[in-house]
Amino acid sequence: MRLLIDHQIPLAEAFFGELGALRRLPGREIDATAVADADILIVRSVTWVDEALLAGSRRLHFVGTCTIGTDHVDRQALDARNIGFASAPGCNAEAVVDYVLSSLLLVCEREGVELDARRVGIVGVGNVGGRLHRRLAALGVECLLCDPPRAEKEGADGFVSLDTVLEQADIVCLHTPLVVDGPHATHHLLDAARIHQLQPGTVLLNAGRGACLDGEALHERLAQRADLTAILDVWEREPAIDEALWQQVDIATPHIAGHSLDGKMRGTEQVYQAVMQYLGLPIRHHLVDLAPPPALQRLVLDAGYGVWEALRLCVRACYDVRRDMMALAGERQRLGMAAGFDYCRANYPLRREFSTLEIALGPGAVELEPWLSAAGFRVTMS
Ligand SMILES: NC(=O)C1=CN([C@@H]2O[C@H](COP(=O)(O)OP(=O)(O)OC[C@H]3O[C@@H](n4cnc5c(N)ncnc54)[C@H](O)[C@@H]3O)[C@@H](O)[C@H]2O)C=CC1
Ligand SMILES: O=C(O)C(=O)[C@H](O)COP(=O)(O)O
Repeated sequence: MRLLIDHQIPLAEAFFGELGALRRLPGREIDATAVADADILIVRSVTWVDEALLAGSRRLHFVGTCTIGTDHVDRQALDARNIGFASAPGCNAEAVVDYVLSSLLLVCEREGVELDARRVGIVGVGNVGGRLHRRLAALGVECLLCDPPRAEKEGADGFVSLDTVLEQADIVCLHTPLVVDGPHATHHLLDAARIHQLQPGTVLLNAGRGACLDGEALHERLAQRADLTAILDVWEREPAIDEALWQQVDIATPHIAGHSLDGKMRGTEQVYQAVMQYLGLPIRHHLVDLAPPPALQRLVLDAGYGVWEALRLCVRACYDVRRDMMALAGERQRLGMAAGFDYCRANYPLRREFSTLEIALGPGAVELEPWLSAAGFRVTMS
Protein backbone atom coordinates (compact mmCIF):
# COMPACT_ATOMS: atom_id res chain seq x y z
CA MET A 1 0.00 0.00 0.00
CA ARG A 2 1.24 3.52 -0.78
CA LEU A 3 0.48 6.37 1.58
CA LEU A 4 0.98 10.02 0.67
CA ILE A 5 1.19 12.14 3.81
CA ASP A 6 1.66 15.88 4.40
CA HIS A 7 5.12 16.42 5.90
CA GLN A 8 3.65 18.50 8.77
CA ILE A 9 1.86 15.52 10.27
CA PRO A 10 3.75 14.36 13.37
CA LEU A 11 4.17 10.68 14.28
CA ALA A 12 3.05 9.57 10.80
CA GLU A 13 5.84 6.96 10.60
CA ALA A 14 4.98 5.57 14.04
CA PHE A 15 1.26 5.30 13.32
CA PHE A 16 1.14 4.45 9.61
CA GLY A 17 4.59 2.95 8.92
CA GLU A 18 3.46 -0.67 9.10
CA LEU A 19 0.80 -0.15 6.42
CA GLY A 20 3.21 0.32 3.53
CA ALA A 21 5.45 2.88 1.85
CA LEU A 22 5.11 6.43 3.16
CA ARG A 23 5.79 9.39 0.92
CA ARG A 24 5.94 12.79 2.63
CA LEU A 25 5.36 16.08 0.80
CA PRO A 26 4.65 19.69 1.82
CA GLY A 27 0.88 20.16 1.77
CA ARG A 28 0.92 22.77 -0.99
CA GLU A 29 3.00 20.44 -3.20
CA ILE A 30 0.48 17.60 -3.05
CA ASP A 31 -0.98 17.67 -6.56
CA ALA A 32 -2.73 15.33 -8.99
CA THR A 33 0.58 13.85 -10.14
CA ALA A 34 1.65 13.07 -6.59
CA VAL A 35 -1.75 11.55 -5.77
CA ALA A 36 -1.87 9.39 -8.92
CA ASP A 37 -0.26 6.31 -7.32
CA ALA A 38 -1.40 6.75 -3.73
CA ASP A 39 -3.82 4.37 -2.01
CA ILE A 40 -4.26 6.57 1.02
CA LEU A 41 -3.88 10.35 1.19
CA ILE A 42 -3.50 12.17 4.49
CA VAL A 43 -3.53 15.96 4.43
CA ARG A 44 -3.78 19.10 6.52
CA SER A 45 -5.83 22.21 5.72
CA VAL A 46 -3.60 23.61 2.96
CA THR A 47 -4.24 20.82 0.43
CA TRP A 48 -7.37 21.30 -1.67
CA VAL A 49 -8.89 17.88 -2.10
CA ASP A 50 -11.10 18.55 -5.10
CA GLU A 51 -11.87 17.32 -8.62
CA ALA A 52 -8.56 18.66 -9.93
CA LEU A 53 -6.55 16.75 -7.30
CA LEU A 54 -8.51 13.52 -7.70
CA ALA A 55 -8.68 13.58 -11.50
CA GLY A 56 -5.54 11.50 -12.02
CA SER A 57 -5.93 9.19 -9.02
CA ARG A 58 -6.00 5.54 -10.02
CA ARG A 59 -5.96 3.71 -6.69
CA LEU A 60 -6.98 6.19 -4.03
CA HIS A 61 -9.52 4.72 -1.64
CA PHE A 62 -9.21 6.79 1.53
CA VAL A 63 -8.54 10.44 2.38
CA GLY A 64 -7.94 11.68 5.90
CA THR A 65 -7.40 15.24 7.12
CA CYS A 66 -5.67 15.67 10.49
CA THR A 67 -7.65 18.87 11.09
CA ILE A 68 -10.97 19.93 12.55
CA GLY A 69 -12.00 22.04 9.55
CA THR A 70 -13.04 20.22 6.37
CA ASP A 71 -13.77 23.14 4.03
CA HIS A 72 -10.70 22.20 1.93
CA VAL A 73 -12.24 18.82 1.08
CA ASP A 74 -14.88 18.32 -1.60
CA ARG A 75 -16.88 15.53 0.03
CA GLN A 76 -19.11 15.08 -3.01
CA ALA A 77 -16.10 14.45 -5.23
CA LEU A 78 -14.90 11.77 -2.76
CA ASP A 79 -18.35 10.17 -2.51
CA ALA A 80 -18.68 10.10 -6.30
CA ARG A 81 -15.48 8.02 -6.44
CA ASN A 82 -16.42 5.90 -3.44
CA ILE A 83 -13.37 7.17 -1.55
CA GLY A 84 -13.59 6.91 2.26
CA PHE A 85 -13.01 10.01 4.37
CA ALA A 86 -12.22 11.01 7.94
CA SER A 87 -11.31 14.24 9.71
CA ALA A 88 -10.21 14.80 13.30
CA PRO A 89 -13.04 16.57 15.14
CA GLY A 90 -11.92 18.47 18.21
CA CYS A 91 -8.25 17.40 17.88
CA ASN A 92 -6.76 20.85 18.45
CA ALA A 93 -9.69 22.58 20.14
CA GLU A 94 -7.79 22.93 23.45
CA ALA A 95 -4.94 24.66 21.63
CA VAL A 96 -7.33 27.19 20.09
CA VAL A 97 -8.71 27.95 23.56
CA ASP A 98 -5.13 28.41 24.87
CA TYR A 99 -4.58 30.87 21.98
CA VAL A 100 -7.76 32.79 22.81
CA LEU A 101 -6.86 33.05 26.51
CA SER A 102 -3.33 34.20 25.74
CA SER A 103 -4.71 36.85 23.35
CA LEU A 104 -7.52 38.09 25.59
CA LEU A 105 -5.27 38.36 28.65
CA LEU A 106 -2.91 40.47 26.53
CA VAL A 107 -5.52 42.89 25.19
CA CYS A 108 -7.13 43.25 28.65
CA GLU A 109 -3.75 44.02 30.17
CA ARG A 110 -3.18 46.69 27.50
CA GLU A 111 -6.63 48.16 28.29
CA GLY A 112 -5.90 48.11 32.04
CA VAL A 113 -8.81 45.80 32.92
CA GLU A 114 -9.10 42.17 33.95
CA LEU A 115 -10.91 39.67 31.78
CA ASP A 116 -13.74 39.10 34.26
CA ALA A 117 -14.77 42.74 33.76
CA ARG A 118 -15.61 41.91 30.14
CA ARG A 119 -18.59 40.09 28.61
CA VAL A 120 -17.54 37.58 25.95
CA GLY A 121 -19.78 36.59 23.02
CA ILE A 122 -18.93 33.17 21.59
CA VAL A 123 -20.21 32.58 18.06
CA GLY A 124 -20.06 28.88 17.20
CA VAL A 125 -20.27 26.84 20.39
CA GLY A 126 -18.91 23.49 19.25
CA ASN A 127 -15.70 21.76 20.29
CA VAL A 128 -13.74 25.02 20.39
CA GLY A 129 -16.44 27.45 21.49
CA GLY A 130 -17.82 25.01 24.06
CA ARG A 131 -14.42 24.48 25.66
CA LEU A 132 -13.79 28.23 25.60
CA HIS A 133 -17.10 28.78 27.37
CA ARG A 134 -16.24 26.22 30.08
CA ARG A 135 -12.87 27.81 30.80
CA LEU A 136 -14.15 31.39 30.76
CA ALA A 137 -17.18 30.58 32.92
CA ALA A 138 -14.90 28.85 35.45
CA LEU A 139 -12.81 32.06 35.50
CA GLY A 140 -15.92 34.07 36.35
CA VAL A 141 -16.28 35.64 32.89
CA GLU A 142 -19.83 36.23 31.68
CA CYS A 143 -20.46 34.67 28.25
CA LEU A 144 -23.17 35.05 25.62
CA LEU A 145 -23.51 31.97 23.43
CA CYS A 146 -24.63 32.14 19.79
CA ASP A 147 -25.09 28.93 17.84
CA PRO A 148 -28.31 28.86 15.78
CA PRO A 149 -27.83 25.25 14.56
CA ARG A 150 -27.50 24.05 18.16
CA ALA A 151 -30.34 26.30 19.33
CA GLU A 152 -32.55 24.74 16.65
CA LYS A 153 -31.70 21.20 17.74
CA GLU A 154 -31.45 21.66 21.51
CA GLY A 155 -33.85 24.53 22.16
CA ALA A 156 -33.13 28.25 22.38
CA ASP A 157 -32.50 28.28 26.15
CA GLY A 158 -28.98 29.49 26.90
CA PHE A 159 -28.40 30.82 23.38
CA VAL A 160 -28.73 34.36 22.02
CA SER A 161 -28.89 35.79 18.50
CA LEU A 162 -25.87 37.13 16.65
CA ASP A 163 -27.40 40.63 16.88
CA THR A 164 -27.51 40.33 20.67
CA VAL A 165 -23.85 39.32 20.73
CA LEU A 166 -22.88 42.25 18.53
CA GLU A 167 -24.87 44.68 20.67
CA GLN A 168 -23.97 43.39 24.13
CA ALA A 169 -20.59 41.66 24.09
CA ASP A 170 -17.35 43.52 24.82
CA ILE A 171 -15.41 40.71 23.17
CA VAL A 172 -16.71 38.72 20.17
CA CYS A 173 -15.01 35.38 19.47
CA LEU A 174 -15.78 33.69 16.16
CA HIS A 175 -15.36 29.89 16.12
CA THR A 176 -17.57 28.82 13.24
CA PRO A 177 -16.67 26.43 10.42
CA LEU A 178 -16.78 27.81 6.88
CA VAL A 179 -20.13 26.78 5.39
CA VAL A 180 -20.96 28.32 2.02
CA ASP A 181 -24.64 27.49 1.66
CA GLY A 182 -27.71 26.35 3.57
CA PRO A 183 -29.74 28.04 6.30
CA HIS A 184 -26.74 28.54 8.57
CA ALA A 185 -24.11 29.52 6.01
CA THR A 186 -21.13 31.26 7.62
CA HIS A 187 -19.42 32.80 4.59
CA HIS A 188 -19.14 36.49 5.57
CA LEU A 189 -21.28 35.78 8.62
CA LEU A 190 -19.75 39.01 9.86
CA ASP A 191 -20.46 41.10 6.76
CA ALA A 192 -20.16 44.87 6.31
CA ALA A 193 -23.46 45.59 8.08
CA ARG A 194 -22.57 43.47 11.08
CA ILE A 195 -19.04 44.80 11.28
CA HIS A 196 -20.45 48.32 11.36
CA GLN A 197 -22.85 47.18 14.09
CA LEU A 198 -19.95 46.38 16.45
CA GLN A 199 -19.86 48.79 19.39
CA PRO A 200 -16.82 51.08 19.69
CA GLY A 201 -14.25 49.43 21.94
CA THR A 202 -15.23 45.88 20.99
CA VAL A 203 -12.54 43.24 20.77
CA LEU A 204 -13.14 41.05 17.69
CA LEU A 205 -11.35 37.71 17.46
CA ASN A 206 -11.60 35.27 14.54
CA ALA A 207 -10.04 31.82 14.94
CA GLY A 208 -12.61 29.95 12.81
CA ARG A 209 -12.01 30.46 9.10
CA GLY A 210 -10.93 33.68 7.36
CA ALA A 211 -13.95 33.91 5.07
CA CYS A 212 -16.42 33.82 8.00
CA LEU A 213 -15.59 37.52 8.24
CA ASP A 214 -15.56 40.09 5.41
CA GLY A 215 -11.96 41.28 5.62
CA GLU A 216 -12.49 44.19 3.25
CA ALA A 217 -15.37 45.47 5.38
CA LEU A 218 -13.26 45.17 8.53
CA HIS A 219 -10.48 47.06 6.78
CA GLU A 220 -12.94 49.84 5.84
CA ARG A 221 -14.36 50.07 9.34
CA LEU A 222 -10.88 50.28 10.87
CA ALA A 223 -9.80 52.85 8.26
CA GLN A 224 -12.81 55.06 9.09
CA ARG A 225 -12.76 54.53 12.86
CA ALA A 226 -9.95 52.65 14.55
CA ASP A 227 -12.21 51.91 17.51
CA LEU A 228 -12.06 48.11 17.51
CA THR A 229 -9.35 45.77 18.73
CA ALA A 230 -8.91 43.04 16.13
CA ILE A 231 -7.35 39.64 16.72
CA LEU A 232 -7.11 37.58 13.55
CA ASP A 233 -5.58 34.14 13.25
CA VAL A 234 -7.41 33.22 10.06
CA TRP A 235 -7.69 35.30 6.91
CA GLU A 236 -9.24 35.36 3.49
CA ARG A 237 -6.86 34.23 0.75
CA GLU A 238 -4.21 32.66 3.00
CA PRO A 239 -1.25 32.77 2.66
CA ALA A 240 -1.43 35.92 0.46
CA ILE A 241 -3.40 37.84 3.05
CA ASP A 242 -4.45 41.48 2.81
CA GLU A 243 -1.45 43.48 4.06
CA ALA A 244 -3.52 46.62 4.65
CA LEU A 245 -5.77 44.70 7.03
CA TRP A 246 -2.78 42.97 8.62
CA GLN A 247 -1.36 46.38 9.53
CA GLN A 248 -4.58 47.40 11.29
CA VAL A 249 -4.91 44.25 13.35
CA ASP A 250 -3.71 44.28 16.96
CA ILE A 251 -2.86 40.57 17.17
CA ALA A 252 -2.16 39.10 13.74
CA THR A 253 -1.07 35.45 13.55
CA PRO A 254 -0.63 33.02 10.62
CA HIS A 255 -3.41 30.46 11.23
CA ILE A 256 -1.64 28.80 14.13
CA ALA A 257 -4.26 28.98 16.89
CA GLY A 258 -4.57 25.20 16.85
CA HIS A 259 -0.88 24.44 16.30
CA SER A 260 0.03 22.77 19.57
CA LEU A 261 2.04 19.58 19.19
CA ASP A 262 -0.63 17.88 21.31
CA GLY A 263 -3.40 18.95 18.92
CA LYS A 264 -1.44 17.82 15.87
CA MET A 265 -0.58 14.45 17.44
CA ARG A 266 -4.22 13.91 18.41
CA GLY A 267 -5.17 14.65 14.80
CA THR A 268 -2.74 11.97 13.58
CA GLU A 269 -4.11 9.42 16.05
CA GLN A 270 -7.74 10.14 15.17
CA VAL A 271 -7.10 9.71 11.44
CA TYR A 272 -4.98 6.59 12.09
CA GLN A 273 -7.91 5.07 14.00
CA ALA A 274 -10.26 5.90 11.12
CA VAL A 275 -7.90 4.37 8.54
CA MET A 276 -7.54 1.15 10.57
CA GLN A 277 -11.30 0.91 10.98
CA TYR A 278 -11.76 1.48 7.24
CA LEU A 279 -9.24 -1.26 6.45
CA GLY A 280 -10.71 -3.61 9.07
CA LEU A 281 -7.38 -3.80 10.93
CA PRO A 282 -6.78 -3.71 14.70
CA ILE A 283 -5.54 -0.53 16.35
CA ARG A 284 -2.03 -1.25 17.56
CA HIS A 285 -0.59 2.19 18.31
CA HIS A 286 -1.70 4.69 20.91
CA LEU A 287 -0.72 8.31 21.33
CA VAL A 288 -0.22 7.84 25.06
CA ASP A 289 2.79 5.56 24.25
CA LEU A 290 4.23 7.85 21.58
CA ALA A 291 3.84 11.46 22.77
CA PRO A 292 7.09 13.03 24.01
CA PRO A 293 7.11 14.61 27.47
CA PRO A 294 6.71 18.40 27.48
CA ALA A 295 9.93 20.42 27.57
CA LEU A 296 8.47 22.66 30.28
CA GLN A 297 6.92 20.35 32.84
CA ARG A 298 6.54 22.20 36.13
CA LEU A 299 6.34 25.69 37.56
CA VAL A 300 6.45 26.32 41.31
CA LEU A 301 4.50 29.33 42.55
CA ASP A 302 4.27 30.69 46.06
CA ALA A 303 2.88 33.82 47.71
CA GLY A 304 3.31 37.13 45.91
CA TYR A 305 1.04 37.07 42.87
CA GLY A 306 -2.55 38.16 42.53
CA VAL A 307 -4.91 35.91 40.59
CA TRP A 308 -4.72 37.62 37.18
CA GLU A 309 -1.00 38.27 37.46
CA ALA A 310 -0.43 34.58 38.22
CA LEU A 311 -2.65 33.61 35.29
CA ARG A 312 -0.74 35.83 32.87
CA LEU A 313 2.55 34.45 34.15
CA CYS A 314 1.54 30.79 33.73
CA VAL A 315 -0.21 31.34 30.39
CA ARG A 316 2.81 33.13 28.94
CA ALA A 317 5.24 30.55 30.29
CA CYS A 318 3.31 27.93 28.33
CA TYR A 319 2.15 29.91 25.29
CA ASP A 320 2.70 33.60 24.59
CA VAL A 321 0.79 34.73 21.48
CA ARG A 322 3.27 37.61 21.01
CA ARG A 323 5.82 35.05 19.82
CA ASP A 324 3.59 34.22 16.83
CA MET A 325 2.74 37.87 16.10
CA MET A 326 6.42 38.77 16.01
CA ALA A 327 7.32 35.74 13.92
CA LEU A 328 4.80 36.75 11.24
CA ALA A 329 6.01 40.36 11.24
CA GLY A 330 9.64 39.24 10.98
CA GLU A 331 9.12 36.63 8.27
CA ARG A 332 6.95 39.03 6.23
CA GLN A 333 9.82 41.51 6.34
CA ARG A 334 12.29 38.82 5.27
CA LEU A 335 10.28 36.84 2.72
CA GLY A 336 7.16 38.83 1.84
CA MET A 337 3.70 38.13 3.21
CA ALA A 338 2.65 34.91 1.47
CA ALA A 339 6.00 33.15 1.84
CA GLY A 340 6.46 34.52 5.37
CA PHE A 341 2.99 33.31 6.41
CA ASP A 342 3.71 29.80 5.16
CA TYR A 343 7.23 29.83 6.60
CA CYS A 344 5.87 30.54 10.10
CA ARG A 345 3.44 27.63 9.81
CA ALA A 346 5.95 25.21 8.34
CA ASN A 347 8.60 26.09 10.94
CA TYR A 348 6.29 26.39 13.88
CA PRO A 349 8.17 26.19 17.20
CA LEU A 350 7.36 23.66 19.87
CA ARG A 351 4.13 24.46 21.67
CA ARG A 352 2.42 22.32 24.28
CA GLU A 353 -1.04 22.80 25.75
CA PHE A 354 -1.75 24.29 29.19
CA SER A 355 -2.86 20.87 30.46
CA THR A 356 0.71 19.54 30.00
CA LEU A 357 2.11 22.05 32.50
CA GLU A 358 2.01 21.28 36.22
CA ILE A 359 1.71 24.35 38.43
CA ALA A 360 2.87 23.43 41.93
CA LEU A 361 1.49 25.87 44.51
CA GLY A 362 3.34 26.63 47.71
CA PRO A 363 1.45 27.15 51.00
CA GLY A 364 1.18 30.89 50.34
CA ALA A 365 -0.50 30.47 46.97
CA VAL A 366 -3.15 27.78 47.54
CA GLU A 367 -5.95 30.28 46.85
CA LEU A 368 -4.79 30.38 43.21
CA GLU A 369 -5.80 26.73 42.70
CA PRO A 370 -9.35 27.23 41.35
CA TRP A 371 -8.23 29.94 38.92
CA LEU A 372 -5.28 28.11 37.48
CA SER A 373 -7.30 24.88 37.19
CA ALA A 374 -10.07 26.84 35.48
CA ALA A 375 -7.58 28.17 32.94
CA GLY A 376 -6.64 24.60 32.04
CA PHE A 377 -3.42 23.93 33.99
CA ARG A 378 -2.68 20.83 36.08
CA VAL A 379 -2.41 22.23 39.59
CA THR A 380 -0.78 20.45 42.54
CA MET A 381 0.27 21.53 46.05
CA SER A 382 4.02 21.58 46.66
N1 LIG B 1 -7.45 28.78 13.71
C1 LIG B 1 -7.19 27.50 13.84
O1 LIG B 1 -6.04 27.10 13.94
C2 LIG B 1 -8.30 26.52 13.90
C3 LIG B 1 -9.52 26.79 13.34
N2 LIG B 1 -10.53 25.89 13.43
C4 LIG B 1 -11.82 26.25 12.82
O2 LIG B 1 -12.78 26.36 13.85
C5 LIG B 1 -13.98 25.76 13.41
C6 LIG B 1 -14.78 25.32 14.59
O3 LIG B 1 -14.15 24.24 15.24
P1 LIG B 1 -14.94 23.29 16.24
O4 LIG B 1 -15.55 24.08 17.33
O5 LIG B 1 -14.03 22.21 16.61
O6 LIG B 1 -16.08 22.74 15.28
P2 LIG B 1 -17.46 22.13 15.70
O7 LIG B 1 -18.03 21.54 14.48
O8 LIG B 1 -17.28 21.28 16.91
O9 LIG B 1 -18.33 23.40 16.14
C7 LIG B 1 -18.74 24.40 15.25
C8 LIG B 1 -19.99 25.04 15.83
O10 LIG B 1 -20.35 26.13 15.01
C9 LIG B 1 -21.76 26.14 14.94
N3 LIG B 1 -22.24 26.89 13.81
C10 LIG B 1 -22.41 26.49 12.52
N4 LIG B 1 -22.94 27.48 11.79
C11 LIG B 1 -23.12 28.53 12.61
C12 LIG B 1 -23.62 29.84 12.43
N5 LIG B 1 -24.09 30.27 11.24
N6 LIG B 1 -23.63 30.68 13.49
C13 LIG B 1 -23.18 30.27 14.70
N7 LIG B 1 -22.72 29.02 14.94
C14 LIG B 1 -22.67 28.16 13.90
C15 LIG B 1 -22.14 24.66 14.87
O11 LIG B 1 -23.48 24.44 15.21
C16 LIG B 1 -21.16 24.07 15.87
O12 LIG B 1 -21.71 24.00 17.18
C17 LIG B 1 -13.51 24.62 12.49
O13 LIG B 1 -14.49 24.25 11.57
C18 LIG B 1 -12.30 25.20 11.82
O14 LIG B 1 -12.69 25.82 10.63
C19 LIG B 1 -10.39 24.71 14.08
C20 LIG B 1 -9.20 24.39 14.66
C21 LIG B 1 -8.04 25.24 14.56
O1 LIG C 1 -7.84 21.95 12.52
C1 LIG C 1 -8.12 22.92 11.81
O2 LIG C 1 -9.22 23.06 11.24
C2 LIG C 1 -7.12 23.96 11.59
O3 LIG C 1 -7.43 25.06 11.22
C3 LIG C 1 -5.72 23.59 11.85
O4 LIG C 1 -5.27 23.92 13.09
C4 LIG C 1 -4.88 24.22 10.80
O5 LIG C 1 -3.72 23.57 10.72
P1 LIG C 1 -3.06 23.16 9.33
O6 LIG C 1 -3.70 21.92 8.91
O7 LIG C 1 -3.36 24.21 8.35
O8 LIG C 1 -1.64 23.02 9.64
